[in-house]
Amino acid sequence: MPLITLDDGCNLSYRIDGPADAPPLVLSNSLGTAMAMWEPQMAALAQHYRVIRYDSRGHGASDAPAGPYTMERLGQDVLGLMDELDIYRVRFCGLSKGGMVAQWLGINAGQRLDRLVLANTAAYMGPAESWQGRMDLVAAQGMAAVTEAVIQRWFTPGFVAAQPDAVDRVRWLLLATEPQGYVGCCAAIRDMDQRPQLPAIAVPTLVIGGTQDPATPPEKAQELHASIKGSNLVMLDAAHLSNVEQADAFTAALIDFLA
Ligand SMILES: O=C(O)CC1=CCC(=O)O1
Repeated sequence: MPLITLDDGCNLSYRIDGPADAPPLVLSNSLGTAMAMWEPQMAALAQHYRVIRYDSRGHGASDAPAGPYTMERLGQDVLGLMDELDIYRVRFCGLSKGGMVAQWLGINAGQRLDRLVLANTAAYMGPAESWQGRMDLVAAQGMAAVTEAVIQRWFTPGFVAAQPDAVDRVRWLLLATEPQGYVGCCAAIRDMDQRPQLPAIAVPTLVIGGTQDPATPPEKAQELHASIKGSNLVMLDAAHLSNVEQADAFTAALIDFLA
């Protein structure tokens, strides 16, 4: 996979699929996954878009420098990638942590965006103590100490029983994540409160929520929708990783909105 080197020396891994002359679409992964989390959407999206996926700092094949990271740093990473690829404006879709990066871009770099999708995410995800507890646990014991609890929040019990292979693919992404990178990103979430800035988002925005999402519950999606003028809201019958659990409905909502 190609790499770019960012302004602070961190190498970021990315991949491009789809026609070179199609409109660019950037996809941003959740905490503890990598660009592979978007596999269920790729066949459809690559027919319409030049899809740019990247492993966020601390994840996948990107570097995992010592943290703490900030949401601003994670947002600047995207702008650095776009600059390196010589792309000024993109459509941008992020899920969970990727959606937090999407909010940061909408607030601070709206001129670089055509459309924004905020999936299963929140502007604030406190309390800080619970993030600190998770960070301490992963720093001491590694990713295996949190993986099964995360899986329980990310998928409904029915989906875990019906689609064990799909769940396993995500489990392996979690277990393969560099603990230092995971902890660095947890700090960015711990220290984040983008609620006061949400009304500054003026880019056409779609909010996607999961009716059974215990990590970013439906109220979080409602809050984003209510704070971003003119935004659309789609609720899917899923837990947190709605792009995997309701892959077809998620893809359809995305294609419908991005067109
Ligand atoms: O891991 C979780 O509990 C949920 C989550 C927060 C940010 C993210 O990407 O996933």
